Amino acid sequence: MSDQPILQLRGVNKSFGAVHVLHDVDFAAYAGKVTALVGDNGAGKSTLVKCIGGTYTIDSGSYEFEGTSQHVSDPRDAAALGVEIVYQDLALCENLDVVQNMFLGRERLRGIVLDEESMEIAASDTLKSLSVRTLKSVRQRVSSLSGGQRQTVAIAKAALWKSKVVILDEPTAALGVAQTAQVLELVRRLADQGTAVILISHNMLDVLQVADTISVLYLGQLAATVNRADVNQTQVVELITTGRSGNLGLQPIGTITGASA
Ligand SMILES: Nc1ncnc2c1ncn2[C@@H]1O[C@H](COP(=O)(O)OP(=O)(O)OP(=O)(O)O)[C@@H](O)[C@H]1O
Repeated sequence: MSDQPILQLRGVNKSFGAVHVLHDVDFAAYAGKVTALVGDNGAGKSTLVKCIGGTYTIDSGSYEFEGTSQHVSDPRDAAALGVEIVYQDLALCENLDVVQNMFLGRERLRGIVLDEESMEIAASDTLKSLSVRTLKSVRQRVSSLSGGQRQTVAIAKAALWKSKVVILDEPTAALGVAQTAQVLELVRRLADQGTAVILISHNMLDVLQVADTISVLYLGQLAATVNRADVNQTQVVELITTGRSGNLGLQPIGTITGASA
């Protein structure tokens, strides 16, 4: 695996009118790694992710993908690069089944009819490759699935489409203990397949369990990027709540520490 990030933002600023939300933010994601993006309410996580996903255009700074500078000003630009955001609402259609949801908008045709067989095989293969055992049938309607199963379908959809960077917005927020464990295992397997996973979460246990690297935003600035192995929960919470950690001996806000892949 490469030490070079697949996605690299440097010195990113974003304002809404007079409100300066992101201040010189550096952020990177690596193929095969889970990068957690954490921060208190209003720290700027959603804004940063929307800049990555093309919903917002950065005001200044650089956006590099696979080492090449990009101008991303539309979600289609990000999608063309292979960046997929799985939002909390999951954007699944209740009245369609798992296969139909995974292929929604990108259906396969055989002649002029839908190639149901090939789509079903591809969906099943993707779920198998991610060791998903929680779905009874890929022909189940989404309306009959649990929250964890729905999250699984949304993540598997990103895997099916070979997304290179998958951003997961609070994937376990609405889940119980067992389903949370299953979704975190899925997150890990997605990264193990070579995807760069960005995990937004307020749940420190989830973050510490699954992340390789943790980037902490504090009041729109990057407080630190740390390797999971170098920190404990207290230190991450301190970074989230104060923007610095005395225990880590980190420099003040804006410093990247130990962020090698
Ligand atoms: N469109 C906007 N116009 C003005 N201010 C905005 C806009 N979007 C976000 N902000 C402000 O930017 C700051 C960061 O918001 P953002 O939603 O990115 O934080 P967050 O870390 O995702 O928070 P949360 O964890 O609560 O979702 C907040 O102070 C918010 O009010």
